[in-house]
Amino acid sequence: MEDWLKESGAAGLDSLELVDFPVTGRGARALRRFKQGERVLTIPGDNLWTVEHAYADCLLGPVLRSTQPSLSVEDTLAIYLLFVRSRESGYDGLRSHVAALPARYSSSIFFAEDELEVCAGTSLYTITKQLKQRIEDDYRVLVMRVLALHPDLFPLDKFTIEDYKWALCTVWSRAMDFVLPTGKSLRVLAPFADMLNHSSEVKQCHAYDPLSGSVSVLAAKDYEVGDQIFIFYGSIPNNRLLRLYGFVIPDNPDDCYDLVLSTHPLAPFYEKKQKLWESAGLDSTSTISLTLSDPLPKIVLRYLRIQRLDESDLAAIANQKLDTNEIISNSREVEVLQFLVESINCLLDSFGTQLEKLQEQLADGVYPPGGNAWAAAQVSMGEQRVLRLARKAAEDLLAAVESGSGDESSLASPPAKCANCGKHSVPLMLCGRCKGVMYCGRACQVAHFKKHKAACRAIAAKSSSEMR
Ligand SMILES: C[S@@+](CC[C@H](N)C(=O)[O-])C[C@H]1O[C@@H](n2cnc3c(N)ncnc32)[C@H](O)[C@@H]1O
Repeated sequence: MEDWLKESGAAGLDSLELVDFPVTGRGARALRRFKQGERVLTIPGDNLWTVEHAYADCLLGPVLRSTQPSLSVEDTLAIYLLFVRSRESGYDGLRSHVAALPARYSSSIFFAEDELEVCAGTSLYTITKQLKQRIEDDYRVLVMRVLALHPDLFPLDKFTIEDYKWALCTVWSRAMDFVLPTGKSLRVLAPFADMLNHSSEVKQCHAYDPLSGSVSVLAAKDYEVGDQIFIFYGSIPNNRLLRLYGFVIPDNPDDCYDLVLSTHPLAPFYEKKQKLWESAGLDSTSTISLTLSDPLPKIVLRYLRIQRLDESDLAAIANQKLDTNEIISNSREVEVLQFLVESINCLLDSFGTQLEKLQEQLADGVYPPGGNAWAAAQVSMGEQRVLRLARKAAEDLLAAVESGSGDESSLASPPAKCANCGKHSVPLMLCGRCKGVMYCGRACQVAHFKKHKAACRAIAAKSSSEMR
């Protein structure tokens, strides 16, 4: 691969060597000192894998052009990789790159059931399951739309679903994304530059030159002889790192929980609310990233406020008398926040193994460090940490709304409707313990208990500590 790259005019290869490093695996070692900002490596445009190159190929190009609608960028690059890998002659340069690629990957899509179970409850767990299914579906469609139509170019024994997964993982873990001055985005696989490992201690130091079409890596810091040269893949949480790159960073500061908020289309005033969600940049099903630095983004509350609007609120909004960026009313905000705390409690309860237990298991060496189950445990701990912070933020807001009204009766004046069935024009009784919600009868109180119990405990504890 290096000879092919040098012959095409690649610069910098003589100052680097590929070696195996602990933790990161194979990477590039500096054979000389580099000053911060100095160019480390340039890979010419002719050596890159891009959609444009795939379309320019004299055999693959006509097939891609005749496939309508066209394949996604990811599928085009995956098919291009498999196509080159399947050729017995020609494509020597690209084939030398393919030969240097890992034979297998450790993305969560390859985890055994028991390894994935370690992170049950995480968004990674759900997404990985969905993704496995989606890949199978996409593969079936790809066979029907492209592969089976050209058996001479795509022998199916070299384009199996396992090959397709390998090619997808190659793209996910090695392709670089750039935004061109035109605003268009470009996905590039750059041989040798794709051998550089990630460090969050450096910042973006790989660049695409739209004039020459080449990819360069600059030194993000000073390097001594023997140092590993790193690039920055981005601020990526462990749940994404494990799915796309097959590794995690313990105590990753970019960890997040992808909160999915959704509303049934038969819910009251759904269409009006849908418009309000859209004007807030949301949808009736919205996924919002909760992060360690912003565990409860304002947009979560906005979504929930819209979800709870009643007819008169909607009329007030139409007359611009209400704004869902703001608290609609103290009692409604209490309702929103109680629901949020209860929902986060349910999410936390759904984790297969709780944070403290995972910490204990890791300390006891239950999961061999660096293995799949260990990585899954890191993801679970990261997501639980974020969710706990989100719950704390919601509880703090709840306390502030309850006390901020300046009216001690606000707690004793919960929304005058049944917390379970929503009935309001009937006699209601207060929850005897927290006095924070009302029920139309014993049956509704019992039915609602599981949902309400955590918030009930929190409100009751708070009220009793306030009374002391
Ligand atoms: C672009 S490739 C880098 C070269 C790769 N190590 C190789 O042997 O081909 C990305 C892959 O390198 C590994 N990797 C990169 N940075 C890492 C890090 N900080 N910790 C652990 N593994 C890392 C992961 O397997 C990832 O999918």
